[in-house]
Amino acid sequence: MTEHTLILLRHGQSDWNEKNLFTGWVDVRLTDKGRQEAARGGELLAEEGILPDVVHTSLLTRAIQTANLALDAADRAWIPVHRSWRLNERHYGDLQGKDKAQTLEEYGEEQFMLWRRSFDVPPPEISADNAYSQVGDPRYDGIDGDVPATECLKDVIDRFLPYWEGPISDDIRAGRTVLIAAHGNSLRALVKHLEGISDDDIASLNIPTGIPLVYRLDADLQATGPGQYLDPEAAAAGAAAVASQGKA
Ligand SMILES: O=C(O)[C@@H](CO)OP(=O)(O)O
Repeated sequence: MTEHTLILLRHGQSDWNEKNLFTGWVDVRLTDKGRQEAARGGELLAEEGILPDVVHTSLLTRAIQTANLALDAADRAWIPVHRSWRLNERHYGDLQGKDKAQTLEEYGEEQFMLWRRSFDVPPPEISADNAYSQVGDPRYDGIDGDVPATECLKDVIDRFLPYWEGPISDDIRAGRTVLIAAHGNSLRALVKHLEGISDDDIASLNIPTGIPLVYRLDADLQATGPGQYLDPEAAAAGAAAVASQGKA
Protein backbone atom coordinates (compact mmCIF):
# COMPACT_ATOMS: atom_id res chain seq x y z
CA MET A 1 0.00 0.00 0.00
CA THR A 2 3.01 2.27 0.54
CA GLU A 3 3.72 4.11 -2.67
CA HIS A 4 6.04 6.92 -1.68
CA THR A 5 8.66 7.93 0.87
CA LEU A 6 8.99 11.45 2.29
CA ILE A 7 11.83 12.60 4.55
CA LEU A 8 11.62 15.65 6.83
CA LEU A 9 14.78 17.07 8.36
CA ARG A 10 14.98 19.98 10.77
CA HIS A 11 18.27 21.87 10.50
CA GLY A 12 21.05 21.06 12.98
CA GLN A 13 21.71 23.27 16.02
CA SER A 14 22.12 26.94 14.99
CA ASP A 15 24.11 29.71 16.67
CA TRP A 16 20.90 31.13 18.08
CA ASN A 17 19.57 27.74 19.21
CA GLU A 18 22.78 27.48 21.22
CA LYS A 19 22.32 31.00 22.62
CA ASN A 20 18.63 30.35 23.35
CA LEU A 21 17.36 33.27 21.25
CA PHE A 22 14.11 33.45 19.27
CA THR A 23 15.22 33.14 15.65
CA GLY A 24 12.40 32.97 13.10
CA TRP A 25 13.51 34.47 9.77
CA VAL A 26 16.88 35.77 11.09
CA ASP A 27 19.51 34.07 8.97
CA VAL A 28 21.86 32.48 11.48
CA ARG A 29 24.27 29.64 10.67
CA LEU A 30 24.88 26.18 12.13
CA THR A 31 27.22 25.61 15.08
CA ASP A 32 29.91 22.88 14.90
CA LYS A 33 27.44 20.63 16.72
CA GLY A 34 24.75 21.53 14.18
CA ARG A 35 27.03 20.62 11.29
CA GLN A 36 27.77 17.27 12.94
CA GLU A 37 24.05 16.64 13.48
CA ALA A 38 23.35 17.38 9.81
CA ALA A 39 26.06 15.00 8.61
CA ARG A 40 24.82 12.32 11.02
CA GLY A 41 21.33 12.78 9.59
CA GLY A 42 22.72 11.98 6.15
CA GLU A 43 24.57 8.94 7.48
CA LEU A 44 21.34 7.63 8.99
CA LEU A 45 19.63 7.97 5.60
CA ALA A 46 22.48 6.08 3.92
CA GLU A 47 22.47 3.37 6.61
CA GLU A 48 18.73 2.83 6.13
CA GLY A 49 19.00 2.99 2.35
CA ILE A 50 16.46 5.85 2.25
CA LEU A 51 18.00 8.00 -0.45
CA PRO A 52 16.40 11.25 -1.62
CA ASP A 53 16.02 11.98 -5.34
CA VAL A 54 15.27 15.69 -4.87
CA VAL A 55 15.57 18.20 -2.02
CA HIS A 56 13.39 21.18 -1.11
CA THR A 57 14.76 23.74 1.37
CA SER A 58 13.75 27.08 2.84
CA LEU A 59 15.66 30.24 1.92
CA LEU A 60 17.47 30.22 5.27
CA THR A 61 21.15 29.32 5.43
CA ARG A 62 20.82 26.90 8.36
CA ALA A 63 18.44 24.66 6.37
CA ILE A 64 20.54 24.95 3.21
CA GLN A 65 23.74 24.04 5.11
CA THR A 66 21.93 21.10 6.72
CA ALA A 67 20.69 19.78 3.37
CA ASN A 68 24.15 20.09 1.84
CA LEU A 69 25.91 18.34 4.72
CA ALA A 70 23.32 15.55 4.99
CA LEU A 71 23.29 14.91 1.25
CA ASP A 72 27.08 14.90 1.09
CA ALA A 73 27.20 12.33 3.90
CA ALA A 74 24.66 10.18 2.02
CA ASP A 75 26.62 10.57 -1.24
CA ARG A 76 23.64 12.41 -2.82
CA ALA A 77 25.09 15.94 -3.09
CA TRP A 78 24.25 15.83 -6.80
CA ILE A 79 20.44 15.66 -6.60
CA PRO A 80 18.28 18.58 -7.84
CA VAL A 81 17.42 21.28 -5.31
CA HIS A 82 14.48 23.69 -5.00
CA ARG A 83 14.16 26.48 -2.45
CA SER A 84 11.16 28.45 -1.27
CA TRP A 85 10.39 31.07 1.38
CA ARG A 86 7.24 29.00 2.03
CA LEU A 87 9.40 26.47 3.92
CA ASN A 88 10.98 29.18 6.12
CA GLU A 89 10.77 29.07 9.89
CA ARG A 90 7.74 30.76 11.41
CA HIS A 91 8.36 34.52 11.53
CA TYR A 92 8.72 35.28 15.24
CA GLY A 93 7.74 38.96 14.98
CA ASP A 94 9.11 41.26 17.65
CA LEU A 95 10.49 38.28 19.59
CA GLN A 96 13.21 37.73 16.94
CA GLY A 97 16.58 38.24 18.62
CA LYS A 98 15.14 38.10 22.16
CA ASP A 99 16.38 35.71 24.84
CA LYS A 100 13.88 32.90 25.55
CA ALA A 101 14.61 32.70 29.28
CA GLN A 102 14.29 36.48 29.72
CA THR A 103 11.05 36.52 27.72
CA LEU A 104 9.64 33.75 29.90
CA GLU A 105 10.59 35.67 33.03
CA GLU A 106 9.19 38.95 31.74
CA TYR A 107 5.83 37.71 30.39
CA GLY A 108 5.18 34.52 32.40
CA GLU A 109 4.78 30.94 31.24
CA GLU A 110 1.24 31.20 29.86
CA GLN A 111 2.00 34.07 27.47
CA PHE A 112 5.41 32.62 26.59
CA MET A 113 3.86 29.27 25.60
CA LEU A 114 1.01 30.97 23.71
CA TRP A 115 3.59 32.75 21.57
CA ARG A 116 5.76 29.65 21.15
CA ARG A 117 3.21 26.91 20.60
CA SER A 118 -0.38 28.10 20.24
CA PHE A 119 -2.09 27.51 16.90
CA ASP A 120 -3.32 31.02 16.24
CA VAL A 121 -1.76 33.59 18.59
CA PRO A 122 1.08 35.42 16.80
CA PRO A 123 3.79 37.31 18.72
CA PRO A 124 3.67 41.14 18.47
CA GLU A 125 4.65 42.47 15.05
CA ILE A 126 8.24 43.49 14.37
CA SER A 127 8.74 47.02 13.04
CA ALA A 128 10.34 47.43 9.63
CA ASP A 129 13.27 49.38 11.11
CA ASN A 130 14.11 46.69 13.69
CA ALA A 131 17.59 45.23 13.00
CA TYR A 132 16.00 41.76 12.87
CA SER A 133 13.25 42.62 10.36
CA GLN A 134 13.55 41.03 6.89
CA VAL A 135 11.99 43.99 5.06
CA GLY A 136 14.35 44.87 2.18
CA ASP A 137 16.18 41.51 2.18
CA PRO A 138 16.65 40.79 -1.56
CA ARG A 139 16.02 37.07 -1.17
CA TYR A 140 12.34 37.87 -0.55
CA ASP A 141 11.90 40.15 -3.59
CA GLY A 142 9.82 37.54 -5.39
CA ILE A 143 7.52 36.50 -2.57
CA ASP A 144 3.81 36.58 -2.91
CA GLY A 145 2.74 39.58 -0.75
CA ASP A 146 4.73 41.43 1.90
CA VAL A 147 7.49 40.01 4.08
CA PRO A 148 5.65 39.02 7.27
CA ALA A 149 5.90 41.14 10.42
CA THR A 150 4.89 38.11 12.54
CA GLU A 151 3.27 34.68 12.09
CA CYS A 152 1.37 32.12 14.14
CA LEU A 153 1.39 28.42 13.23
CA LYS A 154 -1.87 28.84 11.31
CA ASP A 155 -0.20 31.45 9.10
CA VAL A 156 2.66 29.04 8.43
CA ILE A 157 0.23 26.30 7.42
CA ASP A 158 -1.51 28.73 5.06
CA ARG A 159 1.72 29.61 3.24
CA PHE A 160 3.32 26.14 3.42
CA LEU A 161 0.42 24.05 2.09
CA PRO A 162 0.32 25.58 -1.41
CA TYR A 163 3.97 24.56 -1.81
CA TRP A 164 3.26 21.08 -0.39
CA GLU A 165 0.31 20.62 -2.72
CA GLY A 166 2.26 22.08 -5.68
CA PRO A 167 5.98 21.48 -6.27
CA ILE A 168 6.54 18.90 -3.52
CA SER A 169 3.50 16.78 -4.37
CA ASP A 170 4.43 16.96 -8.05
CA ASP A 171 7.84 15.48 -7.24
CA ILE A 172 6.33 12.76 -5.06
CA ARG A 173 3.75 11.81 -7.70
CA ALA A 174 6.56 11.61 -10.26
CA GLY A 175 7.97 8.78 -8.12
CA ARG A 176 10.73 10.77 -6.41
CA THR A 177 11.75 10.36 -2.78
CA VAL A 178 11.65 13.95 -1.46
CA LEU A 179 13.81 15.41 1.31
CA ILE A 180 12.43 18.57 2.93
CA ALA A 181 15.12 20.44 4.91
CA ALA A 182 13.36 23.07 6.99
CA HIS A 183 12.63 24.27 10.53
CA GLY A 184 11.04 23.39 13.86
CA ASN A 185 7.80 25.26 13.27
CA SER A 186 7.48 24.95 9.49
CA LEU A 187 7.86 21.18 9.91
CA ARG A 188 5.32 21.22 12.77
CA ALA A 189 2.93 22.77 10.25
CA LEU A 190 3.48 19.94 7.77
CA VAL A 191 3.36 17.18 10.41
CA LYS A 192 0.05 18.61 11.67
CA HIS A 193 -1.32 18.33 8.14
CA LEU A 194 0.11 14.85 7.43
CA GLU A 195 -0.99 13.31 10.74
CA GLY A 196 -4.27 15.21 11.13
CA ILE A 197 -3.23 16.58 14.53
CA SER A 198 -5.78 18.90 16.18
CA ASP A 199 -5.19 22.63 16.76
CA ASP A 200 -4.87 21.93 20.51
CA ASP A 201 -2.67 18.83 20.36
CA ILE A 202 -0.11 20.37 18.03
CA ALA A 203 1.03 22.56 20.98
CA SER A 204 2.87 19.60 22.52
CA LEU A 205 4.67 18.46 19.36
CA ASN A 206 8.35 19.42 19.17
CA ILE A 207 10.78 18.51 16.41
CA PRO A 208 14.42 17.74 17.30
CA THR A 209 17.36 19.08 15.27
CA GLY A 210 19.09 16.95 12.64
CA ILE A 211 17.22 13.63 12.85
CA PRO A 212 15.43 12.41 9.70
CA LEU A 213 11.68 11.84 10.15
CA VAL A 214 10.36 9.41 7.53
CA TYR A 215 6.77 9.16 6.25
CA ARG A 216 5.34 6.50 3.98
CA LEU A 217 2.56 7.88 1.79
CA ASP A 218 -0.16 6.14 -0.18
CA ALA A 219 -1.12 6.92 -3.77
CA ASP A 220 -3.23 9.88 -2.57
CA LEU A 221 -0.21 11.24 -0.66
CA GLN A 222 -1.86 10.43 2.68
CA ALA A 223 0.50 9.22 5.42
CA THR A 224 0.01 5.48 6.03
CA GLY A 225 1.06 5.94 9.68
CA PRO A 226 2.88 8.31 12.00
CA GLY A 227 6.32 9.53 10.96
CA GLN A 228 9.29 7.44 12.14
CA TYR A 229 12.52 9.04 13.36
CA LEU A 230 15.59 7.15 12.19
CA ASP A 231 17.10 7.51 15.68
CA PRO A 232 14.03 7.41 17.98
CA GLU A 233 15.97 7.64 21.24
CA ALA A 234 17.94 10.71 20.20
CA ALA A 235 14.74 12.20 18.74
CA ALA A 236 12.86 11.85 22.04
CA ALA A 237 15.72 13.49 23.95
CA GLY A 238 16.01 16.25 21.33
CA ALA A 239 12.26 16.96 21.35
CA ALA A 240 12.26 17.16 25.17
CA ALA A 241 15.14 19.65 25.04
CA VAL A 242 13.23 21.84 22.56
CA ALA A 243 10.09 21.67 24.74
CA SER A 244 11.95 22.94 27.79
CA GLN A 245 13.79 25.82 26.09
CA GLY A 246 13.79 28.97 28.16
CA LYS A 247 12.99 27.04 31.32
CA ALA A 248 16.49 25.73 32.13
O1 LIG B 1 13.44 30.44 17.63
C1 LIG B 1 12.86 29.85 16.71
O2 LIG B 1 12.75 30.28 15.55
C2 LIG B 1 12.23 28.49 16.99
C3 LIG B 1 13.07 27.37 16.47
O3 LIG B 1 14.41 27.44 16.89
O4 LIG B 1 12.09 28.38 18.38
P1 LIG B 1 10.86 27.69 19.14
O5 LIG B 1 11.21 26.22 19.29
O6 LIG B 1 10.88 28.39 20.47
O7 LIG B 1 9.61 27.92 18.38
